[in-house]
Amino acid sequence: MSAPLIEMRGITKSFGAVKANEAVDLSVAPGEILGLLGENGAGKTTLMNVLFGAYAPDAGEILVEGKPVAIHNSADALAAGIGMVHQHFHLAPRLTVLENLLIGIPGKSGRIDRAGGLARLKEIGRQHGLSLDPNLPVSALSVGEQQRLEIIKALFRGAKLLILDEPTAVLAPSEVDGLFAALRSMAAQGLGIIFISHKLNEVRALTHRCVVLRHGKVAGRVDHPAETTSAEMARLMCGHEIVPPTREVSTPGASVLTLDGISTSNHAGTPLRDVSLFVRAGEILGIAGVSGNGQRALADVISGMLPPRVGSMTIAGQTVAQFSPRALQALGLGRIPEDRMTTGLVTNLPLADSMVLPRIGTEAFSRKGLLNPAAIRAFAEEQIKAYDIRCPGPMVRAGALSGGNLQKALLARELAFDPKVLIVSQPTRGLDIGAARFIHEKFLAMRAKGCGIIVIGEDLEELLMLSDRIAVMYEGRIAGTLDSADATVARLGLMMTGAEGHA
Ligand SMILES: Nc1ncnc2c1ncn2[C@@H]1O[C@H](COP(=O)(O)OP(=O)(O)OP(=O)(O)O)[C@@H](O)[C@H]1O
Repeated sequence: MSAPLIEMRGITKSFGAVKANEAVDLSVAPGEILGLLGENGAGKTTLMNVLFGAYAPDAGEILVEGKPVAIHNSADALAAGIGMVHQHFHLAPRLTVLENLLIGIPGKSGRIDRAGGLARLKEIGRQHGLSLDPNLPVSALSVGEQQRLEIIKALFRGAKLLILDEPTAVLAPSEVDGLFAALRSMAAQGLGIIFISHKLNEVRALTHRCVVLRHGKVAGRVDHPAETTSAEMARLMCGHEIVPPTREVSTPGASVLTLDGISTSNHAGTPLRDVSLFVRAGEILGIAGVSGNGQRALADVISGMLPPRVGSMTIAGQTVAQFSPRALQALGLGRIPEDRMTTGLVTNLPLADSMVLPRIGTEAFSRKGLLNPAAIRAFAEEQIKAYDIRCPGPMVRAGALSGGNLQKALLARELAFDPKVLIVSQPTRGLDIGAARFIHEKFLAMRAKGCGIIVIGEDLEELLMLSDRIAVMYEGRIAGTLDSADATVARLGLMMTGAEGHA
């Protein structure tokens, strides 16, 4: 049998007291798509960062096509044929697609070979269905297109193994099929692929084999993912059964948030056009829609970041006079933004400080105008325990947390203050199945306590499970609202294309 394309043997990597990887063995054969699974903080990203040269392992070795290699940085990894598409892209936004591809690749005479680059781009497009306009600046590309560019970039640099860290977390469901077709085509031509995802149905549909990590160690291997159930995989990941929550029948109270005829001026995304909606106490309103149809503007208006051009908003019966996050928070609004890295937690601060930031001047965390570090720390410790946030402690830099644990910290921060209204975007993006269930239960418990919750999301199954009603956004308007008893994935999908509208 020929040697595996890549083999990792006995990889161990610690950060202080945290053993992120412990004696991990993993291999990928040519033409194989390997799923890498594990709870948030299980060590998946760390292991891939070791393979890509971002971290030196404390122990273990890496073999490429049977030969040991030393990978000290990404240039070494690329030279060994290893390419990685990170959760956060590494592209130059002002440069064009072609320029991004050609950065750092001189042609034969040391000059940039545009013609050669164009030809290669075309060829990759033809081979794997990954086409892009070479002259568009990256800033004009959708997130899905930027991801495509990252994949093309890796292929351009001769990757034989491609690592994708949660690539579908940023894609609309319709874009996932295109990505999978490209990955299957690459594997058919002998490339190896490592695919990280928390979406177990995707893992079962795409991968040939899986390695499951738990607390940094290999907890199990799955040889035939397509023949294994998601429940079985979840059990391997978490060590126990995951049971979906049930939404109890409830009678909502008075409206806690009302938007009346709101339109916004030109905004970074699609502006709102005459949006009216309400959510009542003890009710969850889902907002469905293909990303880019005004959801960002809606979340920004409701959270006080974007004052509307016309229209009005009331929270718990009070008309909002001043649109600012602080003013709305004082009226009882909690918000969990979509982009937890830039608008969520401040990643350079200690986790504890970051978790109290929106309320830092309040009585709970300051005394006589001075911060109260003991109270801040105690609050963070309590939340770390309640939400099972895996980290070395409250004083760790927030940015050192794994993606999923960062999301849990953000949720803990907002839910701890019993908001009357909560607006959340993509609440469980990047969360493992156990953590996602936990968050769903939290939302349902908040609903039972009378909170009105707006959930903006692209995962229709999740919206159907959580919501009492679902409004669909299309081109900045509400295309229609359905009671969730009348809503199905197919019907919502149709409304999302603008094909069907309901009052
Ligand atoms: N640079 C770092 N400094 C300190 N601790 C770190 C660092 N990077 C990761 N860790 C810790 O190592 C552990 C593994 O994290 P890692 O990001 O590899 O998990 P993951 O499986 O990719 O999680 P997720 O699914 O949430 O992205 C976590 O406890 C994390 O807090």
